[in-house]
Amino acid sequence: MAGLPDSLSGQDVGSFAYLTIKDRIPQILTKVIDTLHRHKSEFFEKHGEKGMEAEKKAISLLSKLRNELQTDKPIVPLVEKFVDTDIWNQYLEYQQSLLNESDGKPRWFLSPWLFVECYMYRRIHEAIIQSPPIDDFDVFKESKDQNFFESQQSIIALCTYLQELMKTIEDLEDNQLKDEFFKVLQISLWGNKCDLSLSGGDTSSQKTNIISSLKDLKPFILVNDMEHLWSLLSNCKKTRERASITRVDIILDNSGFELITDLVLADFLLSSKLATEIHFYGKTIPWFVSDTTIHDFNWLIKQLKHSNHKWMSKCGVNWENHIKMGRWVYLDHMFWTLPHEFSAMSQVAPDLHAELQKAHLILFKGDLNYRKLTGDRKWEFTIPFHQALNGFHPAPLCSIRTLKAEVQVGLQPGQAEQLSASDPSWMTSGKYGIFQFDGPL
Ligand SMILES: O=P(O)(O)OC[C@H]1O[C@](O)(CO)[C@@H](O)[C@@H]1O
Ligand SMILES: [Mn+2]
Repeated sequence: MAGLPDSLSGQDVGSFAYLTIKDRIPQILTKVIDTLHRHKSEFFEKHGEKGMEAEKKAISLLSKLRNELQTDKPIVPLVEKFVDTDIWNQYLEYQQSLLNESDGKPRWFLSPWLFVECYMYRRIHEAIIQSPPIDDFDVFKESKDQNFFESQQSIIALCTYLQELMKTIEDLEDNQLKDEFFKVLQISLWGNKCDLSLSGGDTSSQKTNIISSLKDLKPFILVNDMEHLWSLLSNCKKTRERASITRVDIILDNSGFELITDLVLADFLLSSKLATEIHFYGKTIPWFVSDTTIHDFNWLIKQLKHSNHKWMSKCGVNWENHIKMGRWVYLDHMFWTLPHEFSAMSQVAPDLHAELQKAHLILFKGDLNYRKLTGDRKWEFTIPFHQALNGFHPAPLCSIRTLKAEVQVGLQPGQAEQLSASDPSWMTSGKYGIFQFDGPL
């Protein structure tokens, strides 16, 4: 669309996008290949010779993909029929149409970073679904689970904290409730530090007690619209009729520790009566290494439920109950694993857009969601968030994200310049975070 800034892209040599395509993505592909190798005997035990052949096939497809990427070959259409194949290929054509030079073809280092990075994960999925009988293998499952196990101590601390809080939550004064709300929000924010794609798929678990760090981390919150979230939800609570609902939708990001922090937030929203219903959205296919699928979601709740730790298992039991009673609803939609920015949602996935419109508040977790909210463009730092959303306003919304990509809007004049001078990697280290709200106040 005319008038929008350029997309972040690997064309900008030395940029984070460039370095991601050059180094981080091939590293992730190599890890995926290695994971398949390591599961060879498991495939054999499960499927016999057919499993071994499938492993070979998937590896050869992935090696080809890595070669295409490293030699900056044109982006080729998807070939395997799947629910989203046509939409992906149409989007590829659209990208082609934007390059109006005569022989211009979308390529890894030329095209928008958001597009090629999403495409890479979609091609990994294609390699797997082209290799039955191992076509339901999640190449990232192992590292997601590892993140969960390595974060045990922090998870125990969070579950204990939540269960202690539950005991008194009904008696809290408004200002105390607000303090607790701000705490669980910040827990969910810093939970986003732990994704696995930023570390090239290496472990990135939470080993310290996040609750005791909140105060020290506060100065790293660059945009802090928590007050707006409180006004909105406490207002809903006050004005809500007996039988009516307040629905908060959470667009999930990473599994493992981050998912725990999101579920703690979701449980708090119900217990505090700030919300009566939570809808979670996850990914339909393995995505950006650590993103949550329905299998991860169910697996994690089961792990908690069967834990030996009293408060961990209490959380697991309660959360399973929320799901059974329909207070928590898990949904997925293929749109979340398409390359489109969210401003295209009403066109590309009108059903999802209509669904989100029913929420009182939508929380978008994580960096990738922020990139899709803002179109992953070279916006000026002081441009209002509302403007960068480019018409995407299904309901009041808030991005809860640590910065891991070179896009940030809605800052104060001079704020970005100051940060660049004091900490050159402020946009990509995951050290800084935002609560950025858009909606009527
Ligand atoms: O899990 P999150 O917070 O969406 O982060 C994923 C981020 O990590 C990266 O994959 C690093 O390349 C970014 O591209 C992406 O925005
Ligand atoms: Mn993620």
